[in-house]
Amino acid sequence: MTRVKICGITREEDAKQAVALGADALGLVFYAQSPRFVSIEQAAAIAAHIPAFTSIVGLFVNASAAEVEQVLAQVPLDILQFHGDESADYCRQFKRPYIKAVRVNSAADIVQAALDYPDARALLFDAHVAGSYGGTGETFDWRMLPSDLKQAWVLSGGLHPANIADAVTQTRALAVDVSSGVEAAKGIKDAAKMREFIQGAKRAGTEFTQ
Ligand SMILES: O=C(O)c1ccccc1NCC(=O)[C@H](O)[C@H](O)COP(=O)(O)O
Repeated sequence: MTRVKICGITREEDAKQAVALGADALGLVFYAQSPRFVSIEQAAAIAAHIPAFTSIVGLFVNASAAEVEQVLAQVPLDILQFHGDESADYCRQFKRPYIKAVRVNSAADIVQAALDYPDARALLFDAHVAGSYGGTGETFDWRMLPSDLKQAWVLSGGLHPANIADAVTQTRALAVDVSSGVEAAKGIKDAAKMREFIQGAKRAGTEFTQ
């Protein structure tokens, strides 16, 4: 079954709704320039509503190690997700499972990322948009994804209820991540879009998983 992460949660009600609709993971953005930024206090309040067995993922962009540690001390993150220019040594210093986001321009970016981040829990493939680190609502050419990648990976970038079934069927993604495509406005999730997205991903995933 394809796993779904709903990213850019900023409100407790959206977190509860996403969990009720079957999201497997929720993402909290600790990047001050993002319209989906949450403070440590907001994040802790949201996390208090997320039950066991739903993963809480913290997103960072070129944050200092001290900033990440400060969040870790106050928010029960299960996984760290790095969206900037972080090295593997930087990512692994926290001794937590981590996901490295890769902004894909070419198939070579994917091969290189697999070499650079062999211990990442997963690589997250996102669209490359100049001047932006993520949450763009843009897709990339899924044909660049190799069929034989050994490392776990997550499909991301411009996914939404109308393209998620095609995306999962074409790429055979075992995990998908969405932010803009299930929003009513930046940082505000739309329950109907989340429902359609999660159902679409999971239904399409059952075609090739048991
Ligand atoms: O969401 C943001 O504003 C953001 C800003 C900077 C780095 C990452 C950010 N979000 C990362 C995500 O996990 C998004 O889900 C992913 O990039 C896909 O976004 P979208 O194309 O909007 O679904």
